[in-house]
Amino acid sequence: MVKQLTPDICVIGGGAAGLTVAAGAAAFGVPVVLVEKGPMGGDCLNHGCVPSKALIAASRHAHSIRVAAEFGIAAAGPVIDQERLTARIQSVIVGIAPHDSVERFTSLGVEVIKDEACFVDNRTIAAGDRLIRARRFVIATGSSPAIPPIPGLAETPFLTNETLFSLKRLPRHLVVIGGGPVGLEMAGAHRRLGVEVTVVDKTEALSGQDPELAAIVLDGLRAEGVHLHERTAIHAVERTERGIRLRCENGNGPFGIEGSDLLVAAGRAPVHASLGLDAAGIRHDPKRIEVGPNLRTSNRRVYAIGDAAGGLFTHQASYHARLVLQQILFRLPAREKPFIVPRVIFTEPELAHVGLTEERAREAAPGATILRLDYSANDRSRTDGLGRGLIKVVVGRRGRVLGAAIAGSGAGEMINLWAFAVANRLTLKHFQTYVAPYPTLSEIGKQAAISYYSPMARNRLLRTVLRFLRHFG
Ligand SMILES: Cc1cc2nc3c(=O)[nH]c(=O)nc-3n(C[C@H](O)[C@H](O)[C@H](O)COP(=O)(O)OP(=O)(O)OC[C@H]3O[C@@H](n4cnc5c(N)ncnc54)[C@H](O)[C@@H]3O)c2cc1C
Ligand SMILES: NC(=O)c1ccc[n+]([C@@H]2O[C@H](COP(=O)([O-])OP(=O)(O)OC[C@H]3O[C@@H](n4cnc5c(N)ncnc54)[C@H](O)[C@@H]3O)[C@@H](O)[C@H]2O)c1
Repeated sequence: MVKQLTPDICVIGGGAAGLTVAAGAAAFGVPVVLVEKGPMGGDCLNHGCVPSKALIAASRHAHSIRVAAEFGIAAAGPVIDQERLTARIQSVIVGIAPHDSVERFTSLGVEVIKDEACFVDNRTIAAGDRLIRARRFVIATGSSPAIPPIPGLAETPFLTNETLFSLKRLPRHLVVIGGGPVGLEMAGAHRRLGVEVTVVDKTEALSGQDPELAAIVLDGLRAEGVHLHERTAIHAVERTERGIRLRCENGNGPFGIEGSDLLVAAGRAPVHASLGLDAAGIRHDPKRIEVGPNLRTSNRRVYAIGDAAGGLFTHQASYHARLVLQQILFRLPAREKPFIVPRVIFTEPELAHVGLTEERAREAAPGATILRLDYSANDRSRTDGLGRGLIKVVVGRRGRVLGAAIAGSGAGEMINLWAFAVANRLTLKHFQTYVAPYPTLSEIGKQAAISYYSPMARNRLLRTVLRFLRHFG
């Protein structure tokens, strides 16, 4: 028999976005139903951030052993035990899973339904044997790997982020389609585990990032032995006896790439095909569900958030969730400010960014100053033997921090301070007045502030005042 539910809020999808809405609503005692068809925690926990960062952590250990001699430590080369490596990745997921589990959400007061949701009209969804008629709906159905229409790909075995982290053997030669965050994070990590790695991208790798900083990251990956083919078309993919073969072409003509395994990391596609969006009058296209700056869809009862609405990161999914809660629970207006959302690519070196880029600043903030600080000016970078690194800070009128971008070790941690500054409209004066512990990489912020205000030391009027004050003993 069909059971009818009438909560205030119905959330579809139990990933970062949906869980944040459900937990927030339940915390205020608002009746909320969460529908999730797969494992709780979504992509980030099960196939994304968590396993990829656990793999990167393992690769960092392998790399430390390899470079130990530079620090005067003799060590034999690393031996990779793939079974234990995979088991550790899975154990990290298992360790975090209770936080996102049905049990925890039920104890918070959320009614969790483990089934697939589909709109049947503009204010009702069906999920298994339930019909849910809610005051508001939040679509948080995420994204899945986009598979490019390359001839032969569908007939060739390939990996995606959904299968890579449970591999029982280490690839001999991993060929990666896509030089974006997924492709390059995985390329760098596998290379450090001793795998031969080739990345192919039809455009520039890391396109859309600050080109100067992207070049530092790509040079770092190449220096560790990642083969990178940019502006390269893939005409066909085929299975061979020893693995896979790609038929490619770039400015120098056609060529082939052979490898043992193929990873497709060519972008994401939103998961909304079977959601019945048309029945609910929700406008959408293959790339995203259409939303306004307040994340509301063309159906005023329905919001879409996270990757389903074109989001790119877990922290952006949680940010979307907060904006939607603000509107549904408190009836307060909310608007997404994309410029306060930082982005980090966890390659080595890392690439992090928040706010205006140097390029955007030329149009959006003419007259902005670009401060540049090299890691070599930072003592901690030297003690730890970090490679190349560069930070750029975009500074507007009266020293306002409009953006920052960092390529180098620890960039992902360092960007926190700049994200705080951008979101709170701070100026470099705030960086001058606080005391930064020595020696830390984050001191670079202070160094930036000093470099911004140092021309003041040559100010003639100020110098005259100082000369005058000296007369008073
Ligand atoms: C390899 C990789 C590494 C990443 N690393 C990072 C990182 O380091 N940092 C970062 O910020 N971001 C990272 N991301 C991006 C991040 O994973 C996503 O931005 C985030 O998971 C989006 O959360 P979401 O809740 O919108 O969607 P998801 O986590 O995808 O959750 C959507 C949920 O909806 C469910 N669902 C879908 N359709 C239905 C339906 N009809 N009925 C019921 N349930 C449904 C799905 O089963 C899923 O559980 C990474 C992504 C990948 C692929
Ligand atoms: N650290 C992080 O926050 C993190 C890490 C990984 C992924 N993510 C998120 O996951 C999402 C997916 O990342 P991604 O790297 O898969 O996607 P992406 O869209 O960022 O990059 C995909 C790359 O694949 C290339 N490509 C597409 N089709 C191709 C083809 N036919 N042949 C060759 N190259 C092709 C594109 O030119 C592009 O450079 C992004 O939104 C990203 O923000 C975030």
